[in-house]
Amino acid sequence: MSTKIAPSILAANFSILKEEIEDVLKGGADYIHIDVMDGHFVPNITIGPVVLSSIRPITDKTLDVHLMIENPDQYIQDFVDAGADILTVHAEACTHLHRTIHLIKEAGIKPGVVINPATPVEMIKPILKDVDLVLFMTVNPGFGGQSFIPEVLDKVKQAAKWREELGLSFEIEADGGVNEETAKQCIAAGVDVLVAGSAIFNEIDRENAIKKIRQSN
Ligand SMILES: O=C(CO)[C@@H](O)[C@H](O)COP(=O)(O)O
Repeated sequence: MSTKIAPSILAANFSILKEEIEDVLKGGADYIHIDVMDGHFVPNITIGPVVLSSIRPITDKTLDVHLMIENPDQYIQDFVDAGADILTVHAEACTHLHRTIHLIKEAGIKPGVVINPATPVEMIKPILKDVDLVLFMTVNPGFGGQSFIPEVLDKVKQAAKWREELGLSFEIEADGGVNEETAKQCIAAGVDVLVAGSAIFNEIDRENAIKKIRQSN
């Protein structure tokens, strides 16, 4: 199956956000990746459910919402009501990860778990059977335009191995510093969904940028 591409709107021009999203959809985006930051869990503040609800009518494609926030349980219903299809929470931000993942499931959408580059993959092994997506941060979360951290690929390989051994079907996603070159390494390690911000939105021809990342294996 071909690798999915999820443009991260963090790198889009927010003054013309609808046009930016339509442009990457026309260019072949599979998911739209939406970064929610609270200025506490990460040192940056971005968007919340209000903006998500104005993105929802633009497309039926998957809205992949990455919560980089403290106390995610408190906001799950808001993001579900606003139209998220996948809601991904940080293992590092959840005191009771199992409860949070099941709250998302019970709210009727797909739960995902994400870990930072320095977090051991063993931390999420017990929750793998409950999630639809495992997101590996290949930069420290908070900002676009950072350099890819290649050591994360060993964790991707381990998760792909566990998926096979345990007969599970979650998708493996990588996010941060993804470009034509690093996409190749991600795909070889077992990544199914590549999140890319600058490598897509900083290009004039988004269709070509998406094609180059997707076909980099
Ligand atoms: O979640 C994040 C950053 O915290 C990412 O989604 C970035 O938005 C990816 O940007 P690039 O590294 O592709 O520019």
